[in-house]
Amino acid sequence: MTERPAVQRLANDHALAASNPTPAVHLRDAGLTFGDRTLWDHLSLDIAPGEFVAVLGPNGAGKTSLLRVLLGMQKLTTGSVTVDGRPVNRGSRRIGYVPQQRNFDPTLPVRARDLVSFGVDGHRWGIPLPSRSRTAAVNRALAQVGATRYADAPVGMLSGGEQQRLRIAQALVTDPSVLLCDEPLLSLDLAHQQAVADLIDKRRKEFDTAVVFVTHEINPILPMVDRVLYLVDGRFRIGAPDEVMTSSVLSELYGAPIDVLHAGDQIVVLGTDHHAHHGEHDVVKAIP
Ligand SMILES: Nc1ncnc2c1ncn2[C@@H]1O[C@H](COP(=O)(O)OP(=O)(O)OP(=O)(O)O)[C@@H](O)[C@H]1O
Repeated sequence: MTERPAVQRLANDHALAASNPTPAVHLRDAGLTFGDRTLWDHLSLDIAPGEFVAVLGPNGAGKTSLLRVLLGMQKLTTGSVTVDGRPVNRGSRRIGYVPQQRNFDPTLPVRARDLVSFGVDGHRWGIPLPSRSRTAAVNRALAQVGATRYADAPVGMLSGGEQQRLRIAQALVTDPSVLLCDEPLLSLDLAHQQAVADLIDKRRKEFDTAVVFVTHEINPILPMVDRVLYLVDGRFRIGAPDEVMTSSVLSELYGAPIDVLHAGDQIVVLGTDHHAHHGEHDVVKAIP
């Protein structure tokens, strides 16, 4: 087969982009206020299919609230939001959600495959899938996260990393176009953090699933992040990691001096505990 000339390739790529203009997530002039506290406003953001967006910021900045808006669980105060070009609605199959990690009770009488199966229709409206399709979807999701081996084990007996794979399988079982992750690496060791992050990255590359990933720790996902949305006290910045994770941008956002160091392939953010938020000490490593 002959190689297409570059000009033709470019033209085709543009035609392809034009034929699929719908962003996976579209926020326009969005604002969220509770009482007299505005978490964020005038937030406009289009997330493309397959794009990986990390959402960072101190405790209480409104990261989880943003996910709740995308899940249809929280109404915007101002502005608009669509997912896949349609208004968000609670329980949509187009959205997969990996909640903050908590370990399951060791005595919970639920097998791994049952947990994944809850994601098929769980709280969702509509006609339930026939059982053969359900089993196939569950098996597919278990295989995608490499959890087939312990599919019939009680979830409470599995390790934190294994449980987290199952939460991802549960989120993927409806084949969503957007995957929302709320600190999915919390309390995992480095090897498991890497494995879970790689799984999510593989999914978005193979299926063009957009990823919105709330985290306090950017380093484990740095190689896969396309853009960062950094929220601080009603202010925000959106851009590539090397545009946002700089001393000047973070100092401006926090309204206080923040030093951002690049050490090898890691980002280290230094600030006071008050401003830096997640560390126990004055010097905080890798703030989000
Ligand atoms: N329904 C609500 N009514 C009133 N206040 C709320 C509501 N939901 C969230 N908040 C407040 O909004 C703020 C942001 O909460 P959110 O959970 O979005 O923060 P976050 O950035 O995810 O924080 P963390 O990093 O600690 O998880 C918090 O102060 C929270 O108490």
